[in-house]
Amino acid sequence: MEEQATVENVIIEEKISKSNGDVIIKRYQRGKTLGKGGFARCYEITEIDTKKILAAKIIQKNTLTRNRARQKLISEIKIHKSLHQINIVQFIHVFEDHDNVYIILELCTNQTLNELIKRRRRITQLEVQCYILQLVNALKYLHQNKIIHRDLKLGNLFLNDKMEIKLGDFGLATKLDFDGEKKKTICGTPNYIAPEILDGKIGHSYEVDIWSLGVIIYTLLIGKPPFETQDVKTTYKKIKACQYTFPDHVVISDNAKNLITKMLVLDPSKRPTLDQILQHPFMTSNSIPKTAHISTLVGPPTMSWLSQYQSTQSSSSQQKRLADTAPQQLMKVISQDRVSLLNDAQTQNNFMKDSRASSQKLVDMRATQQSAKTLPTGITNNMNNKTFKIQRNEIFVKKWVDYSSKYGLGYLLNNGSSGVYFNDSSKIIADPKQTYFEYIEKQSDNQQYEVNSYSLTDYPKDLQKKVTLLEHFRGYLDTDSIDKEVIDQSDDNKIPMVYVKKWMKTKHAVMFRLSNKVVQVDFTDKTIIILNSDTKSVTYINKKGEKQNFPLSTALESQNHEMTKRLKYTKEILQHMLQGTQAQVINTQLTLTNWNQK
Ligand SMILES: Nc1ncnc2c1ncn2[C@@H]1O[C@H](COP(=O)(O)OP(=O)(O)OP(=O)(O)O)[C@@H](O)[C@H]1O
Repeated sequence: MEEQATVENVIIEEKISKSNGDVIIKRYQRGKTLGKGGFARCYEITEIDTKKILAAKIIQKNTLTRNRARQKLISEIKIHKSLHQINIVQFIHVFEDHDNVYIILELCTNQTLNELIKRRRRITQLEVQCYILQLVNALKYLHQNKIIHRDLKLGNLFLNDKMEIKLGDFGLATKLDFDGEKKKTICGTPNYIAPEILDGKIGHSYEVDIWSLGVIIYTLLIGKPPFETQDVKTTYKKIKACQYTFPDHVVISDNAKNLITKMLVLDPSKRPTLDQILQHPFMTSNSIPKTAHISTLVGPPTMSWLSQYQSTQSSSSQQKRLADTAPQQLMKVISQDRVSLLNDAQTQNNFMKDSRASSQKLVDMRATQQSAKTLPTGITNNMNNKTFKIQRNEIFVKKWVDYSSKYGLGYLLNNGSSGVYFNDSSKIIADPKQTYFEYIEKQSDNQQYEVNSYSLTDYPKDLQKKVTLLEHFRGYLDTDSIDKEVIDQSDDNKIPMVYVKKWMKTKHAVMFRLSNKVVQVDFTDKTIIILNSDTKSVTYINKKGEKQNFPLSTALESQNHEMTKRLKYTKEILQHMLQGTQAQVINTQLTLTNWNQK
């Protein structure tokens, strides 16, 4: 077995010795890197004969010099090899050569829940239920086979192309010889580790997985782990004291709180069993989809998807109450579910593939959704009270889809208008009620922009393709998230409509220049800068979705360094945008100074 390496084309060869002495060679083509762990590097590989695409975890033997590392790998292989369950990453094969050990696994194309949470920040209860149901199934199988995983965390929960959960990484797993056995090894990942493991004296068993599962549910719903602090020591102190709270600014159901509270208890014997978790109202008050929708990789689910699974049965009065309030709670949760920009080429590619597979037309979706708490200046958002009044200068981009690889940028504004910035620099913008649209195009003779209004039912034939694309984009950008009250009020902003005049993308951010003289920059780390020329102010929305306003004149001197760094970066991109033509700007991946390092 040896690797014939060239930079682009690495073939991995497995020499298989047959009992009659013949040697056959099986070849794999190494593809892109999927990720890197403490010991292993993982690649996509293609089995050349069968064209099967798989994952290969490659461990360099020279990293296994210590006996403990070798034993750990042997144990991982032994345990993982024995497992066959739909929600566990399928172990396919293992072989070695002089330099490496190769573990061939089922390929999970959609990364892990860790990356999902980085993009989405937090997810809706229905998605959590769906993931937990699958994970509990995997755990039931493990525990029935006397195996404790001991490293349950978002980063070990993979998603395959069908959005099925696949539990992976059995590096810390252990098999008990008998059910009452207690393990004493200290292992796990700081945020998810159970208190009895830290204690070390009393020993631990299956219940450590229940604790970590509680941490996972909390993290998915709230957006950060319950015991997270700046340093590991303090985190361990908090875990040992079971000291955590539910933040006020995130609305989660009483059932979710109740289940988490029952799972995160110091006494392992008091934690619910896997069956008790499945029977808890959190898991029974509504029907749960088998898998989450592919679009939820990058944005919150649509209301139409959510509504299919609203409360069905309600055996107890408590469940009945939840059934009555569930849609409202979901609404709140969704509105707080800010979606970050996708910065990871790998996911974009996967998403593209998946989108094609599920015959969705638009790819490379990137969406931002403002949370209810973070609407910029002057917008009062009150779900029960129709007091919306959006001034023209308060309009900004609420969601967007980058399909510039083919057509352009589709977007949805917070007033309900939808538009497209086409690759040929023409623009189209439709009113929220979808009755008419404006088409903005440069005249060929004098290079001036010309704005024409048409009814959506009667317009020139040569605009048909663009109008169809607009409708596709709008359909994709789930307009349900725009509050109806806002749409009703938006007639005030009728003519001329606000639209995206220019946009550009860098490694760290996407910038929009709107026709209301607003400049908006959505950073990949979920922070947003909005410059308002009318009010001469800067709105900064931090990672938590909290909004702060600054007068433009003094903003750069502000003590909020997070904001000033991004403001400087904004100024830099703005200069590029003002200098370049749109075509140049789009085609250039600007290598600007990294605002992080400034
Ligand atoms: N089956 C798979 N399909 C797709 N990607 C995978 C698969 N297995 C692992 N990866 C990717 O490879 C990375 C490293 O894998 P893994 O975490 O198993 O390695 P490790 O060295 O055991 O890591 P750790 O330090 O977390 O124990 C993962 O974070 C993930 O991005």
